[in-house]
Amino acid sequence: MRRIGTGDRIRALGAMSGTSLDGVDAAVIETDGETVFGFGESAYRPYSEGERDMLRAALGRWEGEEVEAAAEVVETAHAEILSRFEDIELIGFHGQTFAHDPKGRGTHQAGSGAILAEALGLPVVWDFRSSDVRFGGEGAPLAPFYHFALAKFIGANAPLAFLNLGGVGNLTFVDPGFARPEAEGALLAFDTGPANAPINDLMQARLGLAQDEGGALAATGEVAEAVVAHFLQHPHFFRMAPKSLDRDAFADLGRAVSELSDADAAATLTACAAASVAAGMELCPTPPARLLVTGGGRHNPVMMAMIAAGCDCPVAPVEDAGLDGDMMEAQAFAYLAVRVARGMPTSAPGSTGVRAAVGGGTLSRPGELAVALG
Ligand SMILES: Nc1ncnc2c1ncn2[C@@H]1O[C@H](COP(=O)(O)OP(=O)(O)OP(=O)(O)O)[C@@H](O)[C@H]1O
Ligand SMILES: CC(=O)N[C@H]1[C@@H]2OC[C@@H](O2)[C@@H](O)[C@@H]1O[C@H](C)C(=O)O
Repeated sequence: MRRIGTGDRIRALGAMSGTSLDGVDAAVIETDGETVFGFGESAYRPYSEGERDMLRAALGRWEGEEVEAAAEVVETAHAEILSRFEDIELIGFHGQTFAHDPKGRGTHQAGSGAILAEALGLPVVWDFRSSDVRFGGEGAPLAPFYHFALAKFIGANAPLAFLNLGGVGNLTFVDPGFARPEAEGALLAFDTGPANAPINDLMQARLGLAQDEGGALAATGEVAEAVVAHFLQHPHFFRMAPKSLDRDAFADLGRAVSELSDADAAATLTACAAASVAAGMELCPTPPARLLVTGGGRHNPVMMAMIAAGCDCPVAPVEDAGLDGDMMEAQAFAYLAVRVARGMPTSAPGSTGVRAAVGGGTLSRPGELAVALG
């Protein structure tokens, strides 16, 4: 791989397999790890039902047969989708989080970047979160440095916020007036709370469906306000930012709606996701000019309307700013991979609570695994 300097347009490919367990997103961006110059092709590879069951079986586990089998599913799916791209110089591979306990056992993303480097014949940056956790950080969210670059890309001249509605929600406050993302005050980021994961789990358990398409079920239900009020008493909402969450940190929420009808349960879980965003907006150091929403939840009009009702600023999908909300996280790991290759930081006290700006990620080159095993 060539040495990367400021102004070099590297075609980097990023891949993300998120907490909602729907599939793998992959996207190309052109960047030097500082500036985003442009975007390239993208692709999506859904997990089959059988694969998803294997991933679900590994949730909350750190090791063992289930995790090993699931890691193989992750590697195979990634090798398949990533091999479709051409003229790639570097890959950023997030892997699949099964367990996240930054103040305890750590964080673990399944899937080996070394195996992928071998399979694809390309350098792969992976294990993005461990070193942040080692230095006292939450290990998540990591997209904020990319959000900072995007704020510059879209020419923002006032503080704004990005909200990702994946399985879990995360929010990044960006002040584009700063030159670098690691500058104190440039970023404040944190996980807002559960977003789509509890809704998906409900739909799966009660109706055998993967998601509440278009929020159609929630739209016909009534919100159980007492459940939402109780939900907001969770310790997460009393913690300072930065803070992060395990996918199943709110497992009780499923039980809290167990007596409700399908529609009321869907409406209530959707309202909980929106209430966590409203609580998160209160943590922004200054009111952002707008809230740009990325991730699958922006396709749910019921969730979007509830979020807009709880915010004091305009709320819009990132497409309004010319960005791609389905691929932003995959792009983020392409961006972060280039930063890792350049030895630049990928998180800072404002984004993960890490003690000082730190670069996360391991770079594996093709051939290394053969040498290690030989
Ligand atoms: N048309 C839709 N209607 C309702 N919900 C949708 C729709 N499209 C996507 N979603 C929700 O968004 C989820 C996928 O979101 P996304 O791909 O952003 O999550 P992820 O990347 O897996 O999660 P994370 O950001 O937590 O890692 C789906 O599982 C579903 O719950
Ligand atoms: C530990 C982990 O995988 N966290 C994910 C998860 O999914 C959303 C939210 O929780 C966020 O903190 C993070 O992903 C995004 C891509 C991030 O690191 O920015």
